[in-house]
Amino acid sequence: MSLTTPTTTTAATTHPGRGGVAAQTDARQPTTAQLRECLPLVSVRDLRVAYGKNTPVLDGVSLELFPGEMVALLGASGSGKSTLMKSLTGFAPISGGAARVVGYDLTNLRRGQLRELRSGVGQIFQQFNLVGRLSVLTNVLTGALGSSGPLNLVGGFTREQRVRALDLLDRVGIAHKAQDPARSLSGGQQQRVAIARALMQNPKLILADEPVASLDPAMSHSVLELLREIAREDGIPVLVSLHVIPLALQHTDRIVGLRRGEILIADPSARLDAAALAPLYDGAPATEGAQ
Ligand SMILES: Nc1ncnc2c1ncn2[C@@H]1O[C@H](COP(=O)(O)OP(=O)(O)OP(=O)(O)O)[C@@H](O)[C@H]1O
Repeated sequence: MSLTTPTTTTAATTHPGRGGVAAQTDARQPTTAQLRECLPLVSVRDLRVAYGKNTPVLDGVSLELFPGEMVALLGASGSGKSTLMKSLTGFAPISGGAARVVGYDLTNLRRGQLRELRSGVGQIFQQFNLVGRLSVLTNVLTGALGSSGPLNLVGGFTREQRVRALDLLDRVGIAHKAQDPARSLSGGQQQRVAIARALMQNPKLILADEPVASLDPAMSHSVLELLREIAREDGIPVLVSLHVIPLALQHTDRIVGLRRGEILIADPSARLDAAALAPLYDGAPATEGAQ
C-alpha cells in the first residue's frame, strides 16, 4: 500500500483536545486498518530488561509499531519509558523475550548490525543534544554521519547532503537560521533542528524521549504536530514519551501506558481520556498538566 496516496477517511485523525470540536476526517490519511496491513517496524514480545541483578525494570512488555503512526508512551516517573526506548536501540540490557526493530533481531545481532540498526533510528531528546557552537546546518548534516562515516565532518559534506539538509531545515520551518550557531536558537527551534538532523539519517523509526519537556505549551504543540506530520507523510513510526496527558490525547494515534514496568493500557488515543489514564499514575491526576 502507498502511505502517500490513501483514499479513504480515518478516525485516527481525531483531535479530542481541540476545543471540543468534533472529529474531522481527512481523506489523505491512511486508516488504522491500512496501517495494520503493513509489517510492523517494531515488534517486541514479552520483553524483559534488568539492570545487573536488580529486579527487572521491564517485565513482559509487548508492543508493535506500524508505519505512519505516532504512539505515546505514558507512565509515572520510573515506570520504564526511557528504558523501553533505550532497549529498542540496544542501550538497555535485554534479558528475555524477543525484539525486532527495523528488520534487526535485537537478541541475535551479528557483528556490525547494532551500528546499522542505530543509523536507521532517529532519536530526539529533551535537551536537543545539538552542538551549540556549530551552525544549525552543520548540526543537521551530522545526521548523515552514521551512514557515511565519521571522516566526513573533517573532509566536508557533499553538495547533495547540503542541499538535503537545507531542504529539511525548510521543511521544519527554520531554513533562515541555517548559518546561525545552534545555541542562539530558542528551545522550540533547537528541537526542530534536532528533528531535521534525525530526518537526515533517513530513519525507518523515530524515538522521541520527552521531546517537549523543556518547551512552553505553544512550542510543545507545534513540535508534536511536526512529528505527527512526519509520521504520516513519510510513513515513519514515531514513539514519543510524554508526561502531559492532554498532549498525548491530542497529538498521537495510540497510547501505550506503562506502570511499574508492565503495559497497563494500549488503546487508540481517541478512545481514552484523562480518567482512563489515571491508573497509570495510581489515580493521582498530577500529570494532566495545563497545556
Ligand atoms: N542504568 C541504569 N541502571 C540501573 N537502574 C536504572 C538504570 N536506568 C534506569 N534505571 C531504573 O529503571 C527504572 C525505570 O527508569 P526509566 O528511566 O526507564 O523510567 P522513566 O519512566 O523513563 O522515568 P522518567 O519519567 O522519570 O524519565 C527506575 O527505577 C530507574 O532507577
